[in-house]
Amino acid sequence: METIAAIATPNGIGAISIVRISGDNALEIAKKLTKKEFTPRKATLAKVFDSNDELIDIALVIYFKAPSSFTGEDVVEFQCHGGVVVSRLILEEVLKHGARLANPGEFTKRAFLNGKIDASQAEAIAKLIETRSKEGAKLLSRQLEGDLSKFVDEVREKLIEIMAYAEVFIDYAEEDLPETLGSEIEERLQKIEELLIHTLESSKRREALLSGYKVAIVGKPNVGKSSILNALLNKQRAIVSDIAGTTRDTIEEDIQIGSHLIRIIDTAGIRAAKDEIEKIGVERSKKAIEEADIVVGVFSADEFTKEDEEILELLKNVDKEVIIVINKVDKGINIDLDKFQGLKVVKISAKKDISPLIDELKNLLDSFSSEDEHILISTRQIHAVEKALNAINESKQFLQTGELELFSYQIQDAIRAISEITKPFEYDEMLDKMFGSFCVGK
Ligand SMILES: Nc1nc2c(c(=O)[nH]1)N(C=O)[C@@H](CNc1ccc(C(=O)N[C@@H](CCC(=O)O)C(=O)O)cc1)CN2
Ligand SMILES: Nc1nc2c(ncn2[C@@H]2O[C@H](COP(=O)(O)OP(=O)(O)OP(=O)(O)O)[C@@H](O)[C@H]2O)c(=O)[nH]1
Ligand SMILES: [K+]
Ligand SMILES: [Mg+2]
Repeated sequence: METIAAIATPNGIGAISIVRISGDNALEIAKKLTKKEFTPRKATLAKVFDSNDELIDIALVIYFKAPSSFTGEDVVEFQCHGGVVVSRLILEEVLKHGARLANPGEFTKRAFLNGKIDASQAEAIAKLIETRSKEGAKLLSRQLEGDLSKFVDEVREKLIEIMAYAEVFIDYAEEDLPETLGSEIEERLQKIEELLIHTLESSKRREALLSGYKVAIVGKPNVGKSSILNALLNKQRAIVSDIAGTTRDTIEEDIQIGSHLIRIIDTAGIRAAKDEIEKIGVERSKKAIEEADIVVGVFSADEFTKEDEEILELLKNVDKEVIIVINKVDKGINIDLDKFQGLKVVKISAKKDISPLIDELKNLLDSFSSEDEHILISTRQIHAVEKALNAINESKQFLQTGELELFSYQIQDAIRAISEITKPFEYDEMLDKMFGSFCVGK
């Protein structure tokens, strides 16, 4: 394998930068730059020189001897002083000695090709780097540890058992087949189907765990939506005024609530719009409700009008989590709270204290992520499970007709499909797609 190199740390000012080299010449290049010998896995302080014998840096150098490294190849890391220059100078020297610049994700790709990690683990690494959600990071580190790989192995083994069991009877004449054979196999298949469907559904439900749950703040004009956004963000992000119709477009911001990442969306007040621009804003508000995972419906404690009535009706009919916020309670409550019966209601003052809203959001988000299990994190993984489910479904007809050979083929298809999660076989294209989205140096 060609020797590859890259700066593994972000391009910016920081205490330390890392230049990483992987491949057959990694050690030799390190020796040339430092005139030193290295013991595997021992951090060694070394002077690093350029080709004119001028000192570039005094760095910590670590040699990982193949196959005991991240990539499975010889790896050398130069952990040098930070900033953008030193690591670039070292990288240039490394390239002069015959290494080439690594492509995005190429280190991880090699780890995969050398059997250090499987495809699900590689995907977990990619997402782990990207995610801004602590909850998501926990889940991804479990997938990196092999959570999903284990699940795939279990399903595969169960399918293999079924196939083996069916194959015993392939050469039997139809009249000699045990009476209960079909129902026995079907029962076992059923269990696997349920398991796969459950995984699919919980993955779709919890997709937002990685990207951030969307929370839309809606209500008629002037109830204090933007004030609530600002209070949640702890800054004056949106314009607040006593003029109805102040917010004209949706405003989106990410915030952390407990260990959850949410994307909070402030919207234009919903009413019969007075002009064309406001009309567009109101349409966007309705769209925000559609796209949200949680809708925060805001009402003012001092009045409940026809417009509120309509919005409340709208909220009662949306098929997602709704939190009713009674805002401005610092002015006293002059509305009939019975109207909100059966809904989750919190009373706050955007001016004084919004903690009841934060607590309620936190509760809700906790309940979303309480299922402590693996999920599918890419469309590639989801497709694999869907393909397996299709094949299992197809197989059933052959069970009924006693065509065990055809049944067995279908189960083999299902096994192949589920195995793709960890060991894809449509190689090149898939690999390009999977690793192409990584950053350089990973
Ligand atoms: N400096 C540094 N930090 C890093 C990485 C790295 O490459 N360099 N990683 C890179 O993403 C992650 C750690 N991942 C790693 C995974 C395996 C091995 C490794 O040497 N594996 C050997 C030995 C295993 C052992 O001793 O238990 C092996 O698998 O054989 C190293 C790092 C995060 N932190
Ligand atoms: N007393 C009191 N006034 C509040 C409270 N929250 C908001 N207000 C006031 O209500 C008015 C409207 O607040 P906004 O945050 O602009 O309301 P909005 O719902 O975003 O309004 P639009 O963007 O026009 O739809 C402003 O004068 C705020 O200062 C509160 O908790 N108590
Ligand atoms: K306003
Ligand atoms: Mg507003």
